[in-house]
Amino acid sequence: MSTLILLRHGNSDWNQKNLFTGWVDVRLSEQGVTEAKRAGELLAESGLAPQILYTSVLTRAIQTANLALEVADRLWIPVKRSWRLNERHYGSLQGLDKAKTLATYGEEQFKTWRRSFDVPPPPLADDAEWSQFGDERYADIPDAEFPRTESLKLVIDRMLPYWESDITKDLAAGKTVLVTAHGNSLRALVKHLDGIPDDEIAELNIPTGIPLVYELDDAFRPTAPSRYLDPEAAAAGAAAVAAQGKK
Ligand SMILES: O=C(O)[C@@H](CO)OP(=O)(O)O
Repeated sequence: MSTLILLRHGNSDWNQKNLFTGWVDVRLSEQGVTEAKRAGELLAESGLAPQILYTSVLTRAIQTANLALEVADRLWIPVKRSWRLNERHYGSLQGLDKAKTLATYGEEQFKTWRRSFDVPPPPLADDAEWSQFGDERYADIPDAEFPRTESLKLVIDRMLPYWESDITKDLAAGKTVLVTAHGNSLRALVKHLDGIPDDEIAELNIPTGIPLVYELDDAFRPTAPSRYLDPEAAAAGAAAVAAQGKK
């Protein structure tokens, strides 16, 4: 048995502006900083003590983890980072306003791009304003494999090998593992852990800044339903994510 804690980064500057973000490296908003600290309080109050931290290579996830662990007095734990935990690459939607995109393309296309299982948005050109192609932190990704857009299915394809090669090794060693990542990379992981079918995953939204706890058996399967450490705030936060674009 081992404990896995999933934490979506706190509200970011671009969450606040209602822009598609993906791999664009924006920082936490003031609200996001408050949420990250609150996540640390929730961890401490519940007696959960992460022993190793995994993050994406995006600043908003790293800031969130650092703020939460500082409050929980666990800033010293070992850290591993990987682009495989990054947010979904949002292709040519990166940098676009969600409400304007909804108004331009209509609700069906908008929902398909945001939440369908396997339809990626149009790809982003390498020389486009919001492209990350050439960023030093992705030097280990061969040019031909560098994501220019991703569906949730493609996120699962690049995230699961890392889950299997690294994260499960620490769980197998009995460690309490904290994974601080993103709305869609965590949707991918929750889909895997909870066995959510492809045609039901559109309805799953993950709120910012609230720890989600799994107890896992030796095969890394949940022994009971996962739980948010603040269930009321989590329900409200998930509903707000689902409604994005409509304001
Ligand atoms: O813009 C994004 O990268 C993500 C997460 O903020 O948005 P969405 O919830 O629309 O997938």
